[in-house]
Parts: sequence; structure tokens; C-alpha cells
Amino acid sequence: MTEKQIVLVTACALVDADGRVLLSQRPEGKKLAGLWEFPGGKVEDGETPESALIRELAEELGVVTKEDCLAPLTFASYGYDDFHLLMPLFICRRFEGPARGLEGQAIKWVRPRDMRQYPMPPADEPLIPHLIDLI
Ligand SMILES: Nc1nc2c([nH]c(=O)n2[C@H]2C[C@H](O)[C@@H](COP(=O)(O)OP(=O)(O)OP(=O)(O)O)O2)c(=O)[nH]1
Repeated sequence: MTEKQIVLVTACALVDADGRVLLSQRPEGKKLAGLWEFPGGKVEDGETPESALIRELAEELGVVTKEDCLAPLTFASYGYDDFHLLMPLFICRRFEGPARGLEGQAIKWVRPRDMRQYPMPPADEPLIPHLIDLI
């Protein structure tokens, strides 16, 4: 049996003072285009999930945070056709913004109980109840 490659992606539930979580829309032309996801991305060689996330938040959103402000929340483990996604999801309530879609992507602050109105990648759906419970 050929095992799929495990791809490590780091992601974050940024939570604002009103208990809303930031979702970012995947741009046209990319895989899973149009779906709403947690900001983050692939962990590159030499990075930790935390350092990759701090980099991605700055690149994608102009959001500045530090490792102390990231707490592990849960993770996704999901088999896509061509790879197996392993995605730790951190939660972050302390960051400097404002968040902006620096790569042209739409962003939205959404209450966890309203997240099902925003189509998300299949790997993300099991994560929603964790956010509803926590926030
Ligand atoms: N950032 C993020 N990625 C997610 C989520 N859910 C989910 O299945 N993914 C998948 C989509 C991508 O296949 C991968 C994220 O990698 P990426 O954002 O760096 O990938 P990409 O498609 O832009 O890059 P590439 O494959 O074209 O190099 O993880 C999520 O909530 N946030």
C-alpha cells in the first residue's frame, strides 16, 4: 500500500474582543478556492509550527503576535486525495492588527456558532465544535 505523504500545516483561530474568529477565503486559482479557512500555511524546513504561524500571520494579514500568545487548541488529521493533512490549530487572543487581506483574500470575523454559514475545507469542519465550546 502506498501511504500518502503527511503535510504539516499550521493554523490559527485569531479571536477578537467580541469572541469572533477570523476566517480567510482561499483565492481563485488555488486548491479549495472560495472556501473559508483559518489563517496559516505549510510549515517549512527549519520552522516550528509556532514560528511558521507567526510568519504566516504577518505575511497574510499583517498581524503581529508572539509564541507566548499561541495556545494549542486542537488539530485536524484528514486524508485528501493527494496528501494527508496534519494541522495543529492554535488559538490566539493577543495580537496586534488590524488584520487585512494582504494577499488579496477576503477576510471575515465570524462567531463560531455562525461558522457553518461559511463553507470550509472538509478537514476543518470537525474543528468548529471545539471553537463553539471554548469561545
Ligand atoms: N491555512 C489553512 N490551510 C488549510 C486549512 N484547511 C485545510 O484543509 N487546509 C489545507 C489547504 C492547503 O492544501 C494546505 C495549506 O497550505 P497552503 O495554504 O500553504 O497551501 P497552498 O494551497 O497555498 O499552497 P500550494 O499547495 O499551492 O503550495 O492546507 C485551514 O483551515 N487553513
